[in-house]
Parts: sequence; structure tokens; C-alpha cells
Amino acid sequence: MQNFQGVGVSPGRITGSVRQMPKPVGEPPSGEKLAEGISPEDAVVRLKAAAQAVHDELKARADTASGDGKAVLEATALMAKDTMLLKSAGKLINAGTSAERAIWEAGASVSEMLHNLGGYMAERATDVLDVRARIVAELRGVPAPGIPSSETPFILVAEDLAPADTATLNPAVVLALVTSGGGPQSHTAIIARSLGLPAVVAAHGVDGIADGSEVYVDGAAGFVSVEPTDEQRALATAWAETSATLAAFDGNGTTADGHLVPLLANVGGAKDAVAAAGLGAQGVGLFRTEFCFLERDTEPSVDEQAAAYKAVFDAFPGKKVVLRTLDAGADKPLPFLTDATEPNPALGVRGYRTDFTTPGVLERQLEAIARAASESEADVWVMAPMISTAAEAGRFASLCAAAGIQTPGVMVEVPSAALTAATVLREVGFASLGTNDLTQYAMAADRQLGPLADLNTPWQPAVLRLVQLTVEGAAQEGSGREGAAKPVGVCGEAAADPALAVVLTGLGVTTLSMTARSLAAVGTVLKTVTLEQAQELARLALSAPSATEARDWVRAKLPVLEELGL
Ligand SMILES: C=C(OP(=O)(O)O)C(=O)O
Ligand SMILES: [Mg+2]
Repeated sequence: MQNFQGVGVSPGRITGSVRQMPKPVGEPPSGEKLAEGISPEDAVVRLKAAAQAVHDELKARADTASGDGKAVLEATALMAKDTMLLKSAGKLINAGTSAERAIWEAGASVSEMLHNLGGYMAERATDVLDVRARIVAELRGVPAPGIPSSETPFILVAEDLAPADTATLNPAVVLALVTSGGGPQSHTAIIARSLGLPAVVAAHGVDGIADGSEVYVDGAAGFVSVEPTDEQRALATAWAETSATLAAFDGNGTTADGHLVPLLANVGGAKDAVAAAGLGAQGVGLFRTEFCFLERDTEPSVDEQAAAYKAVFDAFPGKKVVLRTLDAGADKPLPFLTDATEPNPALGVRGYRTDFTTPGVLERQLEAIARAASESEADVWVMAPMISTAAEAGRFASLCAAAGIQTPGVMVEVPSAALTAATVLREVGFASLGTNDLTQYAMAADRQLGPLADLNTPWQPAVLRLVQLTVEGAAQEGSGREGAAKPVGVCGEAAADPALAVVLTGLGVTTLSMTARSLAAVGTVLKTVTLEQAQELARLALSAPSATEARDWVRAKLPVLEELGL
């Protein structure tokens, strides 16, 4: 039996067989020629057969997929038979280039051409690059890149997942996610929580598990073991029963003694919003607008944006929807806003800062938001990501006012904003703590790096102290005005951890926003403590010498977690 310890990022106990995510396809060497004895005619026939096989495989997957995933797969399947692509590869083969190199180069030039055409065509540019990699894999006889297709359920093991992988991840067959890289705030973690899949990240060595091996995954404990024991199988069966009873949130976030903490959802688009409303979310605490445009090379028009935003607002009539302006950069690059050559993207021009280098995009986005809000019944609040100073907050508020938006706010995810929360909040109406980035910047630990996962947890007492300082700053600002303190919510992944949700409540945050799948677990656990008990647990966590002890001490006082397998 082989065991692996990683970081648990999405609870659940499950057994299943492993499929490894294939490594990306490497570029065939430049100048690679046809092998001795292979005629250009034969090579063209081989290439066409490979392209046909790629087409058929993608088409078959599209036929069983639904929604966005289906559309992506259909478009990519068509590209595999694109005559321009195959003709230009054929020309290169006739001039003596190997089939692999020929399709690689032909793919690059077709992709560039589509890119230059702009608009809808430009969106197809990445499909061509995907297709050429698949054809090269087929020619080499190695597995196609991306999430493996399978009729039978499996546990996906990968180095890490990118936001774009969500489109082709079929939650009906992927049982759990295990990665050797990634941290607790990585996109693998975010994707897993949003799909309700048990997940373990930063589990060093799991890339060595053979395809088809049977494993047990505990997404709360961060544990993976090959060849599950009878006891582990029993735990997995018990979890299946618990998760069924936890499936519903009654739409009322409160402590045992009636202190209200509305539980909101993090969404990336209309589909998530509709699902979140169905799961009882009391509103949206974070609408990640960049997720609507991740694959785009060009700025979406105001009309297009307004339609995307309204579709989310319409899922929550009469309820609060906190929209975040584009947070492009670092882990979420948007080609039309971010410079891919920056040496330190996490410390670079990202989030609100893209307004320094690409002025106008933010104003147009605010125009689209204002229009969508005026046509919907949602209570729309708007916040900017990566605000570092009160001056930035003030400028964002005036841009919002100019667009007719009444409730501007900021994300507090840079330590400087937490440390100066009183002056930052003087400029805007609310703050939302982005604990994913706040942790990354407080601990100077890239949220995407597996080896830094132990540093990169919001259980770090230093991060909890920054949360406390933000709440205190809001109270101080409120007392200066003789009004109530401005709301400070949490929308980072910390809010989805039921034990941490209790601590955050004890620290005084006013709302918790999370993937809708976590609402039931957080709602259930929150109802087992009074506000005073939550405050006591917050003090305990703050006094801990390490993140591990903070988590262990708090969990030991919340036996309900173990009972529910959370
Ligand atoms: C909610 C956050 O934003 P994102 O994960 O999108 O960076 C955060 O940083 O905590
Ligand atoms: Mg962030």
C-alpha cells in the first residue's frame, strides 16, 4: 500500500480508479524531416488518418457532453478537418517536412491568421492549437492532451488544472481530483469545490500512480492511498450517505443564537448563478466577471458584457449580487489586458491595476454593469480587485459614480489594504476579503505552487490577524462617521471551509461567500455554535503559533466536523 499526503481542499471520501492527465504535447523539433523510406504521399495519408481520428474522438465526446463543454468540443472537432490546416501541412510534407512538424507549423500559421481576423474567428485560434497538439499525439501514438475521455468514472490525477479545463471536465465521470502541484487557493481547488468533487492538492509523488490503480481519496484530510483498505471503503460508503443528507441549505445563514451571517455564492457566469440560486444561496458575494471572457483575445463589447452580467443578475431578483470588475493577470490571464512577459505576474499589472496600462476597459465595463443592473431586479454591488491604497479606492468610487453605480466597494486581498482598512473604507461602501490572494501576499507564497502549500493556507494566524484588522478598520471608520460599520464579507476559499467559516464569523465578518456546493456544510456547522463560541474560537486560532495548530485546535472544539466527515 502506498500513501500520499497532500493538502485537502474539498471534502469527500471516495474510492475509484486513477486516470493520469497526459503531459502537454512537446513541439516536434524545428526542421524535422520525413523519416528515411517514408514518401510524402504516405505521410499525407497518415496525417489525414490522424486528423480524422482526432475529429471522430472529439465528435463522440461532444455527442455525450452538454452546455458549454459540448460547444467547445464541437468547434474543436470541426477544426481537426479544416481544409486550410490540412492543405498547408500537406504542402510542407511535400517539401520534405515530417508530418508532426508540418501540422505543428501549419497550426501555428492558421492560428495566427484567425487571431488577426479578430472577433469570433480570433476565438477559434486556440482551438487550432489544441487540435494540432491532438494530431501530433495521435501521430506519435501517445495519449491526447487534456482531461482524458472515459465512459467509466475515474479519479483524475494531474499536475494542476487551468480554469479552461473546467469546460471539458465532466463531473459525471470525474469522481475526485488529485494534483501533485497547486495550492489550496489554486484553480484546481476552486474548480473542485465548485463541482463538489473531493480534492487533494500538492500531493507530491502522485504522478507516479499507474493508470487504472484503485485509490482512496480523503479530500478533508488531504490523504490519498493506493489499494484502499476495507476500513477506507467503509468510510467512502459512509461519506456517500452523509453527503446526501448535507445536500440542502435552507437559505438562512445564522449561528445557533440567531446572529445572521448571510451565506452567498461565488459564481463565474449565469450557469453557476442559476445553480447557486437552486442551492439556496442568499445572493452572490463574488461574481468573477473575467470567467465570462477567459478565452477571449479581444475586449468584449459593452452589449456583450451587459448581456452576460444581466444573465447572472436575473438569477437573483431582489437579492444582493456583488460583481467584481475584471481581475485579469497572474493566474487568470486575459490576452486583451495582460502582458504575458511580466517577470512576476502576481506582483504585476493585474486586477484594478490594468486600468493603469489599458485605460478605458474599466469604464466600459462599468457602463455595461450599470446598464445590466438598471434592467434587472438584483441589488447590484460592484467591487474592484487588487486595491492597494485608499487613493485607488477613491478613484474606483468616482468611476463608479460617473457610471451611475451607487454601491462601490473593494476587495481586500493585498495586505496594505487590510492594514489601512479604515482609510480605504472611507472611500467606498463595503469590503470583501479575498483570502486567497491575501494569503499569497501575506505569506509571500505563490498560490499556484504545490511546495508552498503549507504556507499558503488562510489558517495562518498572520492571515487571520489581517482579517481582524480589516474588521477593526471598518469599525473605526464607522465610529468616525457615527454610523454603522461598513460591511466586510469574505469571498475567498476560506469561507468554504466550515471550521474557518466559524472563525471568520467570530472575527466579525458580515457575510461569507463560497462555491454554492459548500453552502450546506457551512450552514450546518455555523448553526451549531453561538456567536460567543465563534468569537472564542477566533481568539483561539489567532493565538496559535502555526496554521496547523490553529486548524487542529479549532477543529477539536467542533466535533460535528468529524461526525459529518467534513
Ligand atoms: C476571492 C479571491 O479572488 P480570486 O480567487 O479570484 O483571485 C481571492 O483572492 O481570495
Ligand atoms: Mg483574488
